[in-house]
Amino acid sequence: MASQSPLYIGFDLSTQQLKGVAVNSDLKVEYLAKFDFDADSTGFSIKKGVMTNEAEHEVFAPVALWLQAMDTVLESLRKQGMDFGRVKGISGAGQQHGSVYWNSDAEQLLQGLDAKKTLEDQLSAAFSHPYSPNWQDASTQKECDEFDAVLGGPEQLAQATGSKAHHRFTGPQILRFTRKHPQVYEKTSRISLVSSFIASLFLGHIAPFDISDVCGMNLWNIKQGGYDEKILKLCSGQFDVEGLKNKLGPLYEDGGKHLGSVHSYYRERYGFSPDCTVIPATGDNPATILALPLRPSDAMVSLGTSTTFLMSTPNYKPDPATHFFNHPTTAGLYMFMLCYKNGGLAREHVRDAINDTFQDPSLAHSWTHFDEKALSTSPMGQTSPTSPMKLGLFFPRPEIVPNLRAGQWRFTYDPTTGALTESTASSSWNTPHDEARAIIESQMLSLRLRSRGLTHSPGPGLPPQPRRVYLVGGGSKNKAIAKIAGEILGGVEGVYKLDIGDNACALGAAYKAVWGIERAEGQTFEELIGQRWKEEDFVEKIAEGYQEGVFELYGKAVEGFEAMEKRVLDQVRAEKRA
Ligand SMILES: Nc1ncnc2c1ncn2[C@@H]1O[C@H](COP(=O)(O)OP(=O)(O)O)[C@@H](O)[C@H]1O
Ligand SMILES: O=C(CO)[C@@H](O)[C@H](O)COP(=O)(O)O
Repeated sequence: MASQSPLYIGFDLSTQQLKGVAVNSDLKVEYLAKFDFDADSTGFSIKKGVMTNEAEHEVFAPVALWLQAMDTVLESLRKQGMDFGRVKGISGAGQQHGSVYWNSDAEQLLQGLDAKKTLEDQLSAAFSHPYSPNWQDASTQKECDEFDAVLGGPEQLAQATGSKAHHRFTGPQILRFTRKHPQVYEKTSRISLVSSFIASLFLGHIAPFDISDVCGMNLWNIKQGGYDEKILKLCSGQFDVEGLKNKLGPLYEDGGKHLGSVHSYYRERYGFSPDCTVIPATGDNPATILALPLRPSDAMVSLGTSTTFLMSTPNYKPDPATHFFNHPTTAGLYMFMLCYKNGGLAREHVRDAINDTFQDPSLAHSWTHFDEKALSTSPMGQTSPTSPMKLGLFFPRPEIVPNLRAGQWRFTYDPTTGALTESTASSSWNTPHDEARAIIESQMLSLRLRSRGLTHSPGPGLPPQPRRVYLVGGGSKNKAIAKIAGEILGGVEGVYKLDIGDNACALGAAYKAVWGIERAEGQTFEELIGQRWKEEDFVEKIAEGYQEGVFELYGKAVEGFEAMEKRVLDQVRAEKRA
């Protein structure tokens, strides 16, 4: 009977919301529930899902908020009439790098969950520290310098762990935690990532890290397939390294491993079946590449709070400017990633500045004028083929790529002479209107610049570019962004969006659960999902990709963009020295 057919839930615990998506064995979405942290939570002083301590560049989120969100999402699925008895597998996607600090009561509290009470009521006491450092945190420069030095330099750290040291990576965050909260660290019995935190809630005990998400810590030696002892020693600070290993716990290579049955709490409270199994939850970016059978020639751009550029590749070519992770399901494959802090929120700043010029409060949160300005401005703001290009950097928060302080810079660039001239807000630029197109171009040019080593020519006479560009995340709803993304990044087959585009990571997590439970012996994720994937039902072409002429024009703009970044980096270094 169709109604008895299995369901698989994927949870996505990202920066600004928790989502739960239930799919069936044919990969079709049957239920979807969402909890928006700012709009739907009670009792937390958060903005855009996080709290900040500007003085120390700290960004963090209250863990109890996520418990409230999980209670509400499960309740919402129940209200929609979902039969939890059909759920055979649960997995999740967590915002990457965030760490959850459990106290010594945690295991007992998790095991003893009482079905009559909420998770928030029962587990708020399970943490030695009530907050999880957020990926936007920039408080760990000192620790990053130590991490970068520990194996000889950032190149060596990137070779070993897939990334040089980054403020948000969990290893530097833990080291800072040992220094800022030494007593709390001592009282911490286990540390979870946001992904393993989700799995822990459903297992009723603390779950192991996931083989892909562990690569977001700067602790895991990807080539050796184990924690790097030298780095662990550094990370444990004044404390002993064995203690840190115990806090981190074990890890399994298999991304489809059956971690155990769902805890009786969920059976009694929601009617889950005893044979519902928990599959390791992964990071939100690794989960995103599982939302479709991604080929090595395809690229995904996730337009969430962060902007990320993702590719699946068999080639491990780490570099301090990029990230490599283990693939979440398939040994021998890796995930290549670029991650920008100034993604969705930076675009919102420009949107709001444009809306403010209309002095109409009903425009709040509307993208209409932003889109109209972006589409009515010509590529690079050129008024004629020989006029200067407008180039800018829009960083309301300190950026990751390049590692640059918050700020806004505007330039004009003459592609024939290479002349690059800094502009003030009022000279040459019509602010904020010119900035709608300029911010999208700036973000996409940075992606093209940094991914060009990974793209190949898709056919005779065609320049290197992705075969397809898939847009996911909240910004994938935006057709103006899609059009400009296609013009700059190319994509010989075009720019696509998933049918449920801004729920891609929850969907990828649900597919991971399908694979974990239904795979045949030795069947890869790509084989199983590839067989069940219905292209015509699941993706939609939303913009042209490669367009001869305009792609080449943006090729010239990439050169100007690279020069502009270098100029700004030099200026900021000089400022620091002065
Ligand atoms: N129509 C739109 N055009 C552009 N951006 C949008 C649109 N709708 C939502 N967004 C952006 O999506 C972002 C949220 O994306 P989402 O993937 O849901 O976030 P996260 O996973 O980081 O919590 C918001 O910051 C907002 O800027
Ligand atoms: O830090 C990273 C990746 O390294 C971010 O991409 C986080 O994983 C949060 O993502 P979103 O909430 O924007 O989806």
